[in-house]
Amino acid sequence: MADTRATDETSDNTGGNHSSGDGNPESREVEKIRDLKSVLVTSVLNLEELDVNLYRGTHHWVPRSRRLFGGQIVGQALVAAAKSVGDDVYVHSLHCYFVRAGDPTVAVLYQVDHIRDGRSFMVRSVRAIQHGQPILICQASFHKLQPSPLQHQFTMPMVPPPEDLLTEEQLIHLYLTKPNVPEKLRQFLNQRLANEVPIEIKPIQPQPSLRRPATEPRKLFWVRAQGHIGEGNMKLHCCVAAYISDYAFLDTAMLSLADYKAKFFASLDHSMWFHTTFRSDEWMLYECESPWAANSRGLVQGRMWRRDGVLAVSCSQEGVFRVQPVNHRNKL
Ligand SMILES: CCCCCCCC/C=C\CCCCCCCC(=O)SCCNC(=O)CCNC(=O)[C@H](O)C(C)(C)COP(=O)(O)OP(=O)(O)OC[C@H]1O[C@@H](n2cnc3c(N)ncnc32)[C@H](O)[C@@H]1OP(=O)(O)O
Repeated sequence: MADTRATDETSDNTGGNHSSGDGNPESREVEKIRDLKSVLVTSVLNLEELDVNLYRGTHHWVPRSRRLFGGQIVGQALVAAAKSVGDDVYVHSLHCYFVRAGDPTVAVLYQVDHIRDGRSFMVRSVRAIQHGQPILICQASFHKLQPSPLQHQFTMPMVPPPEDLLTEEQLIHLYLTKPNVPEKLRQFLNQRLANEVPIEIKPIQPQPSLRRPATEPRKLFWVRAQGHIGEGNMKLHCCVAAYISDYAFLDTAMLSLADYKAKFFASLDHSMWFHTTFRSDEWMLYECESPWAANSRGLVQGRMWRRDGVLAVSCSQEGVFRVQPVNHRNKL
């Protein structure tokens, strides 16, 4: 996992410095947490080597669905794949199918196959296994740095900087101080606070309510790994981004539908393209949109922007949604 790449010839078309620190001081409590090494690095993405090309991963945070978080499985699969390539190649894309629900009561094994070592590209296939059966199949491709004059990117949307916004946690605390918060909503928000997900989020347009109007299926938020990771290990930052990319992504497809809730939803696949260097423990703008949903499925596409305007990562995912109308008597 060692990688000391410090510069990237394809990246700074806006001339910025992606490691720029936060401007305004944050609260002491938050800073204390930020000083601690990210649990993603110390635990979640720290795989145990069992044999040649065989690793074991453990869980940190499990969603309420009690099926394993897809981002964790993708992140761990990428860690396993990255262990089998040298320090001179970098993951540029991965493509995964979630074929079975992950069981949170047992560990996950990761079996890496060397598909091809070419002159510039190396391809690996990883199977995540529980109870002797695959829960995820993942193909990851690695590439040597090959500078080229062919360069372009979209422009980052204009949004307020993270220093001007509250974290999801702060928003919930603020909301809970209001009088007359309906009991069901209070329970829902308290559950969100109890979440030990090692990610920080600052929504651009917060909506702390269960009852929301149908909107354009698009959302923007600043996101980063909780805790410190540090510069210098690009492979690790890509694995952390894989974890982060799945967290608040799929629900974008539900934004176009009010008065319904998903009684069952799960991601079917997940693809990522890594364009340049970035720090997953620094704020990145995650732009998520859903161009299509029908037939109990929805497609979501995402772009992660470094705060200096450089497009760092693109993602896409399809999910299955079994929806039902919300009970109007209990509606909040
Ligand atoms: C601004 C920001 C603010 C913050 C916002 C934060 C929001 C986020 C908050 C919190 C985060 C929460 C975390 C996010 C999670 C992200 C997504 C994941 O990680 S999901 C995990 C990875 N993916 C998988 O685990 C799939 C693994 N694959 C599978 O399980 C299978 O392959 C599957 C289900 C995809 C297909 O398998 P089959 O074909 O056997 O399944 P079938 O038949 O479709 O059944 C599925 C369910 O649908 C029902 N079903 C089937 N047909 C139905 C029908 N016609 N009508 C209604 N229901 C039906 C079934 O009864 C079943 O439900 P029954 O599990 O039994 O409860």
